Amino acid sequence: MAAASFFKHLARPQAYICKDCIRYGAIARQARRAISDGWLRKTAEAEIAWKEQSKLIGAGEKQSTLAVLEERGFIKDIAGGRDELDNLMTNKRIGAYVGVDPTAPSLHVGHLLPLMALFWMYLHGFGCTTLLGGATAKVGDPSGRLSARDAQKADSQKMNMIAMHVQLKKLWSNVDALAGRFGYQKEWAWKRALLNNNAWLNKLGITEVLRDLGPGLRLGTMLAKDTVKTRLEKGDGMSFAEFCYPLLQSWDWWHMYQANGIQLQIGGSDQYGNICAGMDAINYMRKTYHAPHLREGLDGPLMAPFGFTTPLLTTSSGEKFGKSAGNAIWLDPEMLSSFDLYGFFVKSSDDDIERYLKLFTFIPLPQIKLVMTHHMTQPEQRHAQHLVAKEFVSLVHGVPAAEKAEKEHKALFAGGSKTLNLDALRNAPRNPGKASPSPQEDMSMSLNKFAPQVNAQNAPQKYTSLPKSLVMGSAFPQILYSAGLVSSRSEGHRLVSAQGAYVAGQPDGDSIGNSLNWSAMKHFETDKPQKYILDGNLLVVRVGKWNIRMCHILEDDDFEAQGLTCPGWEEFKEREKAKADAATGVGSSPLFPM
Ligand SMILES: Nc1ncnc2c1ncn2[C@@H]1O[C@H](COP(=O)(O)OP(=O)(O)OP(=O)(O)O)[C@@H](O)[C@H]1O
Ligand SMILES: N[C@@H](Cc1ccc(O)cc1)C(=O)O
Repeated sequence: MAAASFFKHLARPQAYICKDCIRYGAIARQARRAISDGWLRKTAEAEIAWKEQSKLIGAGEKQSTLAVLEERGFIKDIAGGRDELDNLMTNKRIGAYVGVDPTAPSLHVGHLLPLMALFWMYLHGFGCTTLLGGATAKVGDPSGRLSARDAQKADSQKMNMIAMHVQLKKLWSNVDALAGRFGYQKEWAWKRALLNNNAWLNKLGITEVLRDLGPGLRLGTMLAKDTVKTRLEKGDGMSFAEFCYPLLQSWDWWHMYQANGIQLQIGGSDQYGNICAGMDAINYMRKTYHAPHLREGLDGPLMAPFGFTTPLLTTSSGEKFGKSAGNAIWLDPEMLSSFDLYGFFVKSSDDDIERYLKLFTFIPLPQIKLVMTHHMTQPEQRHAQHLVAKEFVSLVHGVPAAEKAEKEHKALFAGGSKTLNLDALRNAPRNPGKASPSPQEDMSMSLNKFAPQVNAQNAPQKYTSLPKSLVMGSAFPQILYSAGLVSSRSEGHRLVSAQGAYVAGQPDGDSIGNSLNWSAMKHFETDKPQKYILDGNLLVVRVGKWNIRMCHILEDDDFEAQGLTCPGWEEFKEREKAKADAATGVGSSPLFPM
């Protein structure tokens, strides 16, 4: 919400606060944020700094942020006009967002294109939001697809959402660290958020959408969209739910436009249709929304929504890298090791590498030019490829993982790319549970081999199964031990006492429906693990910042029938048996010595 209307809300007596104001956050923010003099001063200073910067841009003394993005190759198409967007971004610190549907357990390299554009905007002072489509994932975006997505079970939807939530958080924290190395030091005015559209779409009534947006949606326009036409003509038809997907995405944007001042949506080029649908929806709502006080001030040109798309990252044959094509290069180190992720970039061709340096690193352009000049003197050394690989792995897995992967890869090619070091190759780490490939296999590794290898024997560490009786009859230290997060129950005990372990959700409430909240584990009787079980069969626990376990709870018989076990399970059964025996007197009666 624009600053002017925000302050107007502060002055308005409580009796006049309407439902929409509450929903769009003005009041919630008012209650949460004590507006101190310091905050007002910093806001005013940030505003002045922005004005100074726009003067420099206007005078041609500084590059505009849109020009920076263009120069690095992030812009494919702009919706709303290039010069108009440039003008808006120069004169106003607008909010921008990228949405991702958690329809897989991990982000992949393709996602990084729109996300890197967003990261650059963040480093240039814009308010940046990553949106997890917890609600939209339940419908599935039909864009660019000839067939409907397979329905996902509720528990895997939830696990994907949690995994991506943690991944995005970590990515953002790595952005701060990496960008700092290139001189971008976090400033007060830089704002970022991670939202989940479950928070508003799950509460949205169909009558509200039909009343507010329905009259502005023209069937002719919706039916003429490429995705719809292609599906009807060449695909397997389209369900009403999929047909309505752009409507949900549009509502997201309208919601965040109102509540968070988001005027720009960024997506891969397959999102162009959805972005345009969202712009049409916002423009319609700006004129017609039924609550006039919320419409106030939305009509000027500096309030218009815009969008841009990034180019698609494709294979050499032009196929999009993504989940649906089955060729995703996963960012989760449990699905693709740092070594293999590094390897993906080391294998990229000289034709692509300069583009990748611009798209996937924060290295300034003049430095990239120098790197390329040096690279071309000895292209067989793959100098530029190693640099992209290292920067990319640092961004998604962290600097130590990248340094390790670099060392391992360089060891493989000691003395130049033609002399493959077979000993090093034999010892190089692979994905957990995967057999090491032969050197020939490794050198010709096809991209499909990067697809996730998630199965019972080779389940990523982040996921584990626990027997129901253990979960129902244990305290947190035991759960931490059985989930493999600590090496003993006493270590678990110490960690819980020190408030260093967390459980997702709130007692007796499925609070991760809307976003992922963590509660510090406690020893109290009233705060038992059982109270945090989600959807009847999922317990999510965390130690430290990023070490999480999603524990799938199985009936004891199923757990054992699948040949599973976990730390402490045998002892737990013995303890339970001893307790039962003691209760029935077996083994403790002097009359029946055992
Ligand atoms: N290969 C890619 N190149 C550029 N952008 C991509 C690529 N893959 C996904 N994106 C973008 O990332 C965002 C989130 O994409 P989404 O969650 O649909 O993933 P996806 O892998 O494209 O899924 P699917 O293949 O199942 O459609 C979108 O803006 C999308 O355009
Ligand atoms: N539809 C996007 C994801 C998305 C979801 C919700 C949004 O508001 C925006 C984007 C995709 O599948 O790639």
